[in-house]
Amino acid sequence: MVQKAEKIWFDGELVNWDDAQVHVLTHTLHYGAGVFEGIRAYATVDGKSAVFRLREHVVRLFDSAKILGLTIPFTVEEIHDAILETLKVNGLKEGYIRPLVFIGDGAMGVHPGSNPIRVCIATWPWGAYLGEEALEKGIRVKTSSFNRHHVNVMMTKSKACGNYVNSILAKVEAVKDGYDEALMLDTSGFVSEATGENIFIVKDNIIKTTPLTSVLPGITRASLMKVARDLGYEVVEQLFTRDELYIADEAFFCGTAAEVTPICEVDNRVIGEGKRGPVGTLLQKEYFNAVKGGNDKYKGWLDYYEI
Ligand SMILES: Cc1[nH+]cc(COP(=O)(O)O)c(CN[C@@H](CCC(=O)O)C(=O)O)c1O
Repeated sequence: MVQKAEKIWFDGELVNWDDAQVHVLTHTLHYGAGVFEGIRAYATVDGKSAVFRLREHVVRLFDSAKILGLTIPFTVEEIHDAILETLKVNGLKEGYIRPLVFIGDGAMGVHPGSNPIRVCIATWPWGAYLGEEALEKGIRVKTSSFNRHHVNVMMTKSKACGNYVNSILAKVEAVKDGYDEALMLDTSGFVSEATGENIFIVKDNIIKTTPLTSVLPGITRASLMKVARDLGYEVVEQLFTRDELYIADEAFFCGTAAEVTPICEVDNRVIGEGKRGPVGTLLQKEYFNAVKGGNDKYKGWLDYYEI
């Protein structure tokens, strides 16, 4: 259950958490054409708090909306500032931030007509997405019976609400079968991503990730590619197959919620030593150092605020 905060920013106003309600004929509730973001704020080493790559996330929210043809009735700056305001009014030194843009109620039917475009921003404390142990011990993964979207069926560069029915089907199937997460292949059979994360594999110290074909352009993915290259690693964006993953030395998922989560097993095949490997350990350490303001090189990725 989400731990409630006091206020939610809703269409430009801060309202009480329980008052942030919509009508059951809200268009996006029925047809899924809405977009959202997942962003994290962290307590930093110098006592302040900071949101990680806030601007990139807000820009992606606007890009997602543009792809779906939704016009957000606020500017990037207004949403950027509203996110910081919502964190502060809720006294959250660290936590998860969920902006959502959706089509309100009015006309029904597939065409959204002139229904209003609404925006809300919720914030709440959210620990390790896949469990505290997962960050260290890694997780067990199953290749899903569901493919990731064909790139001309759902718009995969848009973090669109409706895209996540695909994620839900895969995640529920994997968990019911006793696994922690689902790995999804694209419609050509190459590895795509997980239900809420991008994926990296490591082989002979070369780090590989899926190109931006069927996947969400993850901000954690981009950050880890930069950090890995700064550490001197070769990082390639290249399609790879599930059996290349099976014989990798290491593999890990990444995302705002999942942070950097090692994969210890896929389809009952142990990956590498079956635990967090040296490269994953280093990147996870550097990632957490960066988000908490411990590395001057990446302080430009932080929007600081104080409670
Ligand atoms: C499909 C998908 N792929 C990759 C990522 C990683 O993107 P980024 O966060 O920019 O590095 C996410 C984020 N998933 C968000 C939603 C999780 C949820 O369960 O809700 C998140 O990590 O916040 C995805 O949903």
